[in-house]
Amino acid sequence: MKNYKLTYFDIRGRAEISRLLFAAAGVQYADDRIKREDWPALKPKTPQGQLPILTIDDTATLPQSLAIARFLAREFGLSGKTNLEQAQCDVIVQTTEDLRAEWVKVFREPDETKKAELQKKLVEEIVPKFWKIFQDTVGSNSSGYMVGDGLTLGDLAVYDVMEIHTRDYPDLIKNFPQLQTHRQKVASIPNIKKYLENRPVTLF
Ligand SMILES: N[C@@H](CCC(=O)N[C@@H](CS)C(=O)NCC(=O)O)C(=O)O
Repeated sequence: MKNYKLTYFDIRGRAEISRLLFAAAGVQYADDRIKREDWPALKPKTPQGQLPILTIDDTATLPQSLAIARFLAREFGLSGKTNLEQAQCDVIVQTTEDLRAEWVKVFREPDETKKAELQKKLVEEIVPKFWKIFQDTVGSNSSGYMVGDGLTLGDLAVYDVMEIHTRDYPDLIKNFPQLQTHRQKVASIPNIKKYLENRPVTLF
């Protein structure tokens, strides 16, 4: 068994997809949540000056959240069973990243008026557009999962990227019943349920 350490800030953010993968696989790891004030000293020691990073057996360190997630998904048999399923997972993961980028744009906007406009567009247009893509994907698969006949990185990526908006705009999901069913399916997998019940509560 490899020794994994996932280092990130004390938020879900870009590390949560990997935490969900560890949880789903039931694999132990060090969930290293650093304090903001410790970041300047650590930053120059990381491969790309950003978090998250994954350290494996104290010998290799991977940056880039989605490279980490894909690596872990392959390690744990959650990356899709065939080359095509893996590509379908990649499509979903990349789409979740596009949605995250839209959210980050709003989050980083310094002008309050512009921020409010962007926020409105995000909730009324952008999030529903992406959720429809996710719903169409799961709706076209009789297994109830995003890809193939079992849980993959694709399901966890969608679950993760939807968390902020389902929390902040709880009515939105009512228009996406199949996506709601998918969320419940993922959240009720015993290992994931246990993780969700016990994880640190953070804003993002
Ligand atoms: N593409 C990178 C982006 C990583 C990133 O933006 N990390 C932020 C936190 S979410 C960070 O390390 N910020 C501190 C800094 O850049 O000094 C990934 O997906 O891992």
